[in-house]
Amino acid sequence: MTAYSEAAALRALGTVPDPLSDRDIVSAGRLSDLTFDAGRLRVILGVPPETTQEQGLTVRDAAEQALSGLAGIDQVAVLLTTHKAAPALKPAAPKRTDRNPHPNKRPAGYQGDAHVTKTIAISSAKGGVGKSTVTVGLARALAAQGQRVGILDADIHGPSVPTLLGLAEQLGTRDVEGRRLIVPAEVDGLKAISIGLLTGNDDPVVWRGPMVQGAIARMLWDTDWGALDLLLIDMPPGTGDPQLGLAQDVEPDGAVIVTTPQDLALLDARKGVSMFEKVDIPVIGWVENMAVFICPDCGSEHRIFGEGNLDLPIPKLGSLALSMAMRDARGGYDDLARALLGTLA
Ligand SMILES: Nc1ncnc2c1ncn2[C@@H]1O[C@H](COP(=O)(O)OP(=O)(O)OP(=O)(O)O)[C@@H](O)[C@H]1O
Repeated sequence: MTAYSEAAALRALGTVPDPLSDRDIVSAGRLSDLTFDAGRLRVILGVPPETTQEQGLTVRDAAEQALSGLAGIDQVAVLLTTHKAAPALKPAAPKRTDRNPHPNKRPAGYQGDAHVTKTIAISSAKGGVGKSTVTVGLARALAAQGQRVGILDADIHGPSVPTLLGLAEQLGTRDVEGRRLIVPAEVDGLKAISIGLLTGNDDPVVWRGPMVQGAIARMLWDTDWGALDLLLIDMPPGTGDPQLGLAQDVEPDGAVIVTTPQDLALLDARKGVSMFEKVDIPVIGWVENMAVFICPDCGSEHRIFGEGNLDLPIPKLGSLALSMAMRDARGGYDDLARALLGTLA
């Protein structure tokens, strides 16, 4: 079998017309990142904000089409981002490994996420801003819009995802192509796995640092996800080296930052953005959670947590109200799901 060649991939991308100029996407400087790992090719195109959704879809499809026949590639994911200007004519700088003191390498052989098209990290710098709730609400809304969705609950600080999805059973395993893989739970049309469902009731205090990082990376690779359009990873809160190392290990296609509109939360959210930027993972949007409380009695609106803004050139995917319905993550997330899909389109 002929091996993957980056030169061939660049040549193929060089045949794709740029929607906003008379050049191709490579010479127009739209190529923001090109990474190849274990048969998976991931391409990030940075397009200007004025690009229409139709132009975005056309260029993404053309890029996927151009790359699909190339040798050595099992899976192609082309992601568009409007947030970062792409460097002209050269792929992005190599990923920084110096701040990942405990790197985990994908094991050889079949990978449980081989048929996952896009992986999105849902992240918050601060705990308690509603990241897990938003992950589950968003996942349900995406599934209702026809997407095949999975959730990897990597948040060791609380059993929010199993509670929100009503999961309690320990997970089983099965052999797939000679490899023992975890079988995810299936609920509400979603596939889900939680570190809490693997560890039982063990004291989470023992799950720290490198151990957590390694366990989460293995959960991604050693779970039989099957074919998914989107896998949402509920990341552990924070912006320290464990989170950064985890992001480098799992290499999501993009990150979504969840925050409340309080000044302090926004300050931390900006740190979250810069953490992902350090390792060249595009932040595809941010979500303002608990934005407004609407009084159920009189309908008056109260911005309990203030009116702060992220003040960064990153699309705001939505503002979610503070309410019982939003807390249950069962409705009210449709616009957010549409906005996310629009950004990925
Ligand atoms: N929009 C909302 N309206 C009402 N309650 C909400 C909303 N979002 C989250 N909550 C509630 O806020 C609390 C924290 O939410 P959640 O556990 O999702 O946060 P988190 O950021 O994942 O926290 P951690 O990272 O510490 O686990 C929960 O009790 C949840 O039910």
